[in-house]
Amino acid sequence: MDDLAAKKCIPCNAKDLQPMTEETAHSLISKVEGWKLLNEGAVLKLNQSWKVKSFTKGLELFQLVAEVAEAEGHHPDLHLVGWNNVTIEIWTHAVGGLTENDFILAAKINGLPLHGLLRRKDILRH
Ligand SMILES: C[C@H](O)[C@H](O)[C@H]1CNC2=NC(N)=NC(=O)C2=N1
Repeated sequence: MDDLAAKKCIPCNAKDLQPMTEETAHSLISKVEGWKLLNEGAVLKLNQSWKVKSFTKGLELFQLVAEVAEAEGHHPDLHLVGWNNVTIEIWTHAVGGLTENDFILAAKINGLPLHGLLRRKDILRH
């Protein structure tokens, strides 16, 4: 699990794929900077929010994320709310929780050139 960004997601419909425990998720969260662990109705998810410069920049961010998601065959939940608030949630729908795929996708999103799309104040955080 060391260089998450260099790994490939495995198909989520693999028979033996199981959601990780909350304990494991807590031990891995520091490997994906900026991502938080959420527990929504007993379903663990990775979550990160950004403020973008404009609605259109939000859609550009989604496009960059979509290219990674399609390449990996692993897809996040994308939210663009109140014109410039982007939130991405990542979890493995097929298992109802987190798998290594989610951490791989989060690490790859962290490698995207998002700076030009984000509000100045937000860039300080990223
Ligand atoms: C066969 C293929 O792996 C599945 O349909 C994928 C597609 N992308 C997916 N993405 C996410 N986040 N969870 C899934 O369970 C999922 N299933």
